[in-house]
Order: sequence, then structure tokens, then C-alpha cells
Amino acid sequence: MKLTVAAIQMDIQLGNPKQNIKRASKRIEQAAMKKPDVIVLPELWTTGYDLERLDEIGDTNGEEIKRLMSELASKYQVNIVAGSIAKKTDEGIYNTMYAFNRKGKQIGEYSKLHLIRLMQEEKYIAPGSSKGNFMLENVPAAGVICYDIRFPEWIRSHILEGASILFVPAEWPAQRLSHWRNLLITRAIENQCYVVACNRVGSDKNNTFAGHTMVIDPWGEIIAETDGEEETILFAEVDTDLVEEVRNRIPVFEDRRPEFY
Ligand SMILES: O=C(O)CCC(=O)C(=O)O
Repeated sequence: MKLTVAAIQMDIQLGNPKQNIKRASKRIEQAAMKKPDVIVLPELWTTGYDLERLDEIGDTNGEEIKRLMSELASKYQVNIVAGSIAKKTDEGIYNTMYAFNRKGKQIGEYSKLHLIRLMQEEKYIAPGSSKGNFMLENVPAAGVICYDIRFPEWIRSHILEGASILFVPAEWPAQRLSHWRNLLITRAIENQCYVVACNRVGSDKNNTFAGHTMVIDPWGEIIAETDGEEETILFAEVDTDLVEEVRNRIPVFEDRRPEFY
């Protein structure tokens, strides 16, 4: 099955959900004009890393964003992997990704499992506790968030549940661009899956972000990549037959010896 993805590499105004929601809605409209099958947004795209103010500016139970993304998905008849937002709940605030199908029905939800201490995320955000697998059209997919890509076991556990496309919304800093590119390529090669990684551009008070939104095929080839500077929408075609082809050619999953590790 072939799917066209459109990854929205956007800037995010720190702590300004109103502005960011307006900006993302506009970009979704622009992307939808080219009739992709899936639109993807970056991490924490409503608030940025304004961690100290998430109590004030987070979205209670994700209700506002779920309503908006569901409306836009059905309006444009497109699947949306809606990056992640700060979801406020009685138990704490989560860094949560939602996915919707073309009818606007929610098909996925995932809260970031690994919180990045380097950015003090664990002081303000509660870790998720379940996997990010979901069905996209008829294709098994999964979403993880940013720092999660440093944990190969976590990604592998999604692939063992069948995912052939891995979505990665991110706010990855430019200082570690080489880690971003190498980790994503490696995750694609070792898991023989597509990786669709959507990063932001611009700066906040602590970081400048790397951009380099990428789509990588199951052989580890980069089939589309943006530069690090500008807002843009990256389009690429994903062909799930290639996942089968690569897995048949080098049958890594059949050759695993999990009894030894
Ligand atoms: O792991 C890294 O270097 C960056 C991760 C990150 O920025 C995040 O999880 O938001």
C-alpha cells in the first residue's frame, strides 16, 4: 500500500497556544491542498517547551486539540498524526500524541515514555505507560516522541507488535543534529521500517531547533529531508510493500535469538 505523508516542519512560539494553533491550522490547510494521505505535526506544538507554564497553558484532557484535529481531519479527509501537546489531567501533565483518521475518528494516543532530564522535562511532565501502536488505514503504525528514539528496545517493542511505519514528532535541538539523523537512520535499518520524523525549527530561550524533518525507508535510505532553517512541508511516499521486501531479503526478525537477550 502506498501512502503520501506530509510532515509540517513549523516554528513554535513559546507559550502561545493561540498563535501556534492558528499557524498549524493554516499549515494543515496548505498541506491538505496536495491531497496527502497523512499529515504529521511536531512535538509540543501548541506550547513549545514552556514547561513552567504548562499548568496554565496545557490543554485539559487534550479536549481542545482533539476537537480541532478531528474537525480538520474530516474536513480535509486526511489522516492526522497530530504531533504532541501538553495534556493536563488530574494525575499530572503528559506529553501526548493523538492520531485521527479521515473521518475525524481518533485512532491513536501515546504519551511520551522517556522524559529528557537534560531539558528538565521530568520535573513538569509525567511519563506515559503504554505503547504508541495504532492502525493507519490498513497499515500497522506507531508513534513515539523525540527522546524516545534513544531507546532502541522501546522502538523494537512497537515493531514486534507489527508497526511498519514509525512516526516521530520532535523538538530536537540543533546542537545534536548528528544524533537525530544517525539515530533515526539506525532505527529504520534495524527495524526494517519506515521512519517519518517531524521536527520543529526556530528557537526558544534555551535552544535552537534542528529541523531536518526526514522520511527514511526500511533499507535506511533517506527518501526526503528538509534543511534546518525554514518552515516547510515535506512530502514523501511510503510504500509498505518495501517493508515486506526488505524483511524477506534480510530476515532479521526470523533470525533474532531473544532467548539470549
Ligand atoms: O535526546 C535529545 O538529544 C533531544 C531530545 C529532546 O529534545 C526531547 O525529547 O524533547
